[in-house]
Amino acid sequence: MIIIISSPSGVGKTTVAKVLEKSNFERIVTYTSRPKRPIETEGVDYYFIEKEKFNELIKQGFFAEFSLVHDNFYGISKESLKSNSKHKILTIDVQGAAKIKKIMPSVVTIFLLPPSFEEWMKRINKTQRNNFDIRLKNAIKELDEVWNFEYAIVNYSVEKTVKQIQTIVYCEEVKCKENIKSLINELKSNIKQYEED
Ligand SMILES: Nc1ncnc2c1ncn2[C@@H]1O[C@H](COP(=O)(O)OP(=O)(O)OP(=O)(O)O)[C@@H](O)[C@H]1O
Repeated sequence: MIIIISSPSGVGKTTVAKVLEKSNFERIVTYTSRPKRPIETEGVDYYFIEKEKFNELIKQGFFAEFSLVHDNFYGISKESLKSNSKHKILTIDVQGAAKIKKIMPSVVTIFLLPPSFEEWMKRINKTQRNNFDIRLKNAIKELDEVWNFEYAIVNYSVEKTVKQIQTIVYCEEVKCKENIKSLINELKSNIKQYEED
């Protein structure tokens, strides 16, 4: 199962995803053409690649989704969205989430909200992100997109948010979906066989 966690900047999606990674979740690492910051690690925070290489990969159809933000490319490889034994977590901006949901309707989308404006500003300030004003301006549009998500979690504490996401996954796993069809058919044919014997 792929779980998308989206939020405006500074609400806490990266922090929450890193905690989930310690249990049975694999964090999808995305690609960027922006330079690596000193605190970032290649292959953990992003795969950092040159712009030329990024263009080449676009032409090869390597990305499921990509976007150009402030002159830097960000993208998700098709390979990383393939299913394996682990649940996957993708932290992505609100617009990216909408694009992925369109091409992969089975993804589960979660929107994180801050508990209050004051608490949110404290968190943003802690990370000392650039383009603070632009991030806040974008957040107005992003907040309106919450209605297109399946779940909305107010990120009061990381521990509680992680528990809520785990609960969502448990519930999603037992939803009536395609994967029970073969079991239902098998049970029905066993009943028929039993009746005939
Ligand atoms: N529930 C929480 N309670 C208190 N602090 C939190 C909580 N969640 C995250 N934080 C803190 O808020 C700050 C921003 O978190 P984080 O970097 O995870 O946000 P983000 O949504 O990934 O932001 P961006 O989109 O800009 O990368 C960090 O300092 C983090 O430790």
